[in-house]
This record gives sequence, structure tokens and C-alpha cells, in this order.
Amino acid sequence: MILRVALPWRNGLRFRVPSGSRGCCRSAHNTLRNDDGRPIVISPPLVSLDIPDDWAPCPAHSCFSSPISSSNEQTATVIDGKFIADEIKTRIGSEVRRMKEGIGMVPGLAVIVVGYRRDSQTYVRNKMMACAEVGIKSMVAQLPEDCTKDQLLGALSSFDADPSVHGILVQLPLPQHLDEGKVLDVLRPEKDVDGFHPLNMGNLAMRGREPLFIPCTPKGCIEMLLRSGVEIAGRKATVIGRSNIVGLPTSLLLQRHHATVSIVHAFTKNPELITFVIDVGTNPVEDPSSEHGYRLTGDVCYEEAVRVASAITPVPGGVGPMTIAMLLSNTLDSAKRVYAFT
Ligand SMILES: Nc1nc(=O)c2c([nH]1)NC[C@@H]1CN(c3ccc(C(=O)N[C@@H](CCC(=O)O)C(=O)O)cc3)C=[N+]21
Repeated sequence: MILRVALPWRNGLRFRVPSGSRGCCRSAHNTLRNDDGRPIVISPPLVSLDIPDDWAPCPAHSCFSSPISSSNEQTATVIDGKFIADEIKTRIGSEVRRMKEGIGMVPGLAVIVVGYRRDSQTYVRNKMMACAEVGIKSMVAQLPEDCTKDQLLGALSSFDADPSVHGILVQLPLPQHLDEGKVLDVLRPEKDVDGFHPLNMGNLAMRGREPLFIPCTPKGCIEMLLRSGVEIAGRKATVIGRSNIVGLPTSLLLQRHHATVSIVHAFTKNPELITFVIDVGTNPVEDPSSEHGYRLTGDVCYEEAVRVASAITPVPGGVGPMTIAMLLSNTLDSAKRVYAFT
């Protein structure tokens, strides 16, 4: 029997599908909880959906329910993002070496961090380590939590004026008092390796145009699919969430690859069915036994989904390393463009 799982999404809550039951959306909904019992708000995982023939309609809740396995057998292919990211990093490393030997230059990445959020510190540290691995020069500007808009813009413009910096990333989220939109507007599209500038986003959305950079997480998701042999053209894909940094660019990128895209968000009335899960969630949970006192978990209840989905990406080891690999790739592309190095 093909086993699939319904992971309907509503109001940003994680779904736990009761095992051994024929779970429909609402019955599963009651068990949606974080590890400490609180419902959690999610950032969007990307999923694809198809309603299989063996699913029964659930008229009470306008959705479908799946035959759910009571065994612990794993049916999902687990996509190893870390492994794929390592392959990509190896290629980037040799390109950086070729550039250094050819023209004596290396790509440079600058990261601006405001405040001391524990998760941001981890991501930035991972980005710096990845730069070092492939030979990209990296710089960090660490600004205090209470820094002013002018201090932040000052850091931005000095990196902007530095010709050895080919990519600038402002680590998000920023503290409340700083306006993300205004800050990102100031970053020139040519160094916007996150691809968040409206010009890059607009060009991503329009046919016949090419953005200078594609946002790293969406690009990493697509790259992971392509390298896992998943054909995207003609498939139905559902993106859960519509944030500027993940949901929106992911839906645009899927359309570029000729998928039929639906976008599900807090106002969506009908829950969705998901068989193929790419989990973009990064939720820090307390874990005294981990090195930094916490560990990352995704948005999807992995232990349950892995038994019934057709494919899934884990957290950690899925989208995170791919995001970093794409950041390195964008920085390399930027330097190649600046030096006209092919
Ligand atoms: N301007 C900006 N650009 C971003 O790309 C950006 C951002 N802001 N803000 C936060 C999110 C999140 N993000 C991650 C990067 C690496 C891991 C990562 O390395 N994850 C590892 C392990 C993490 C760990 O060591 O705990 C993994 O999943 O295997 C995760 C998440 C980038 N983001």
C-alpha cells in the first residue's frame, strides 16, 4: 500500500497526524503542539501535493483523509541536504581556486548582524565557516541590539564602497526598531546576494528578465529537488506561507520551473494534502545536552511524516546547509560578474 500523510496547514500550527488512525484534518489539528505543549508559529515549509486515489473525502471538514500506517516502517525517501550541499561546496571551492590562480582575486562576503539572537549567531557562524572552507573571504560587522538606523546604514555603505566585498547580507530578523524594508532598499542590487532587493525580486517574478541573485533558501530547495532527480515541470506544488524571504520567491522560482503553484497561508480556507515535504522551518528548542544549549527543529512533525510521506527533508541536515551553499554560489557569481571572469 502506498502510504501518504495529510499535513493540512492552518493558522501557522504544526500538525501531528495521529498514528494508526484515519486522520482527517481537524482530528489531527487537535494534537498540533510544540514539544513543550504550545502551538507553534511556522515559517513556510515548501511542499508538493497530489490527492491520491485511495484518499477518502471528509465532507465535514471539506478535506481528504489518508489511510495512515500503524506500523513504524519508514516509507519516505529522506533527502540529504547536507550531502548535496557538500558536493556544491566542493565545486565552488575549485572555482574560487581557479579565480585566485587566474586573476589573483577571491570573492568576498560581508555579513551584518544586529544584536545577539542565539540562532542568528549560529547561522552566521555556519556561514563564515562555509566561506573559509571554500576560500571565500568573509567579514562580519556585529552591531549592538540598540544600534541606530544610521549606524546600520553606515556599516552597509562602508561594505558597499569596499571593492573586495562582492556580497552583503543583513542577517534577519532585525530588532523591532529597525525597518527591514528601508534597510534592504539601501543595499545595491549588485551586492544583494540574498536576492531580497525589490529589483531582484521583481526581475525574478517577470518573464524574460533575470535577477542578479535568487534568494538562497528557495534556490537551495529547487537545487535539492533537481539534484534528487525530481522533475518539477508540470507538477503541482504548494508553498506554505508567503513571506518575502521564503514563500514568495519560492513560488516564483517554482513557476519559472513550470510547476503549477498554489500558495497556502493563514487565510486559506481548505487545508492541503502533502506527500512530498521540504521543511524550511528553523525553530530553536531548548536542549541542554546540545553544544549551544538548544537545537533546531523543523515545522513538520518529522517522526510521523517520515513514516508516511513519499519524500522528506530533515532539520537539521536539509534546507539549512543548502541555503548556505547557495549563498556561497551567489557570492562567487557576483565576484565573477565584477571581474568579468568566466
Ligand atoms: N538575510 C538573511 N539571509 C538568510 O539566508 C537568513 C536570514 N537572514 N535569517 C535567518 C535564516 C535562516 N537561515 C539558516 C542558515 C543556515 C542554517 C543551518 O546551517 N542549519 C544547519 C544546522 C544549524 C545548527 O548548527 O544548529 C542544518 O539545518 O543542518 C539554518 C538556517 C538563513 N537565514
